[in-house]
Amino acid sequence: MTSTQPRIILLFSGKRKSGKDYLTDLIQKRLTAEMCCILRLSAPLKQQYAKDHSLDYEELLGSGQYKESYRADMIRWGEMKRQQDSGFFCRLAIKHATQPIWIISDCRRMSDVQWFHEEFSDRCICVRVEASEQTRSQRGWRFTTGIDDAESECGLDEGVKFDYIIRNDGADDVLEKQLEDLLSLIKSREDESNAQNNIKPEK
Ligand SMILES: Nc1ncnc2c1ncn2[C@@H]1O[C@H](COP(=O)(O)OP(=O)(O)O)[C@@H](O)[C@H]1O
Ligand SMILES: C[C@@](O)(CCOP(=O)(O)OP(=O)(O)O)CC(=O)O
Repeated sequence: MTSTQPRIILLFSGKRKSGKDYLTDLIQKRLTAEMCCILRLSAPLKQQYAKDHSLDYEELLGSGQYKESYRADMIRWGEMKRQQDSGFFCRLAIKHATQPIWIISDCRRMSDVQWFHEEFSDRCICVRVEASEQTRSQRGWRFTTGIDDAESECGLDEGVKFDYIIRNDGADDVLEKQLEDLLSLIKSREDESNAQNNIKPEK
């Protein structure tokens, strides 16, 4: 298991090309890599899938057509693994995490969210990234039957109480205000956690 327990876990979700990677990179920079790590549930999935199928793992981590051409079969394989063990990819993703703040950048299923809430009940912040279909299309998204109408993209459309929703349609000033609000929420949750554990807040 992990060598340290996290103080805060940000559970990010959002549709393809909504900006999950873009925003989590921005947030990690604000929090610094010393304090915050980005963990992807899809990373261990892609690593094993690439090994099993003699594919390029780095290309699967990318954002090009290579990944898209294997997405459907990766989804199929990933869901089979989750049916056997819903926490399989969650445990692998956090295995080497040491920073106090974790960003899980790609939650897709209720089982992902439920696993983290069960393991780290009082430390999770659920964040939804939203962008219009027009914006997503401008970023290269095209609706794909069997992908965009399936659990991988729709599994968290209902039934989740998000702590924060980021509208990411491109207006930098609107985004900046939302990032500041989210960082304030993170700080307040940390202070609450510290108070509960009698830890003096950092200056
Ligand atoms: N607010 C933004 N401003 C500029 N480019 C953005 C913004 N949000 C997303 N992008 C760009 O849109 C594309 C998709 O974003 P990405 O974070 O990869 O989406 P996701 O991880 O949700 O599929 C990337 O090229 C990214 O750099
Ligand atoms: C099989 C996947 O894990 C592939 C996810 O790949 P990315 O996380 O790269 O996807 P986006 O960034 O949203 O485009 C999806 C799943 O249902 O597990």
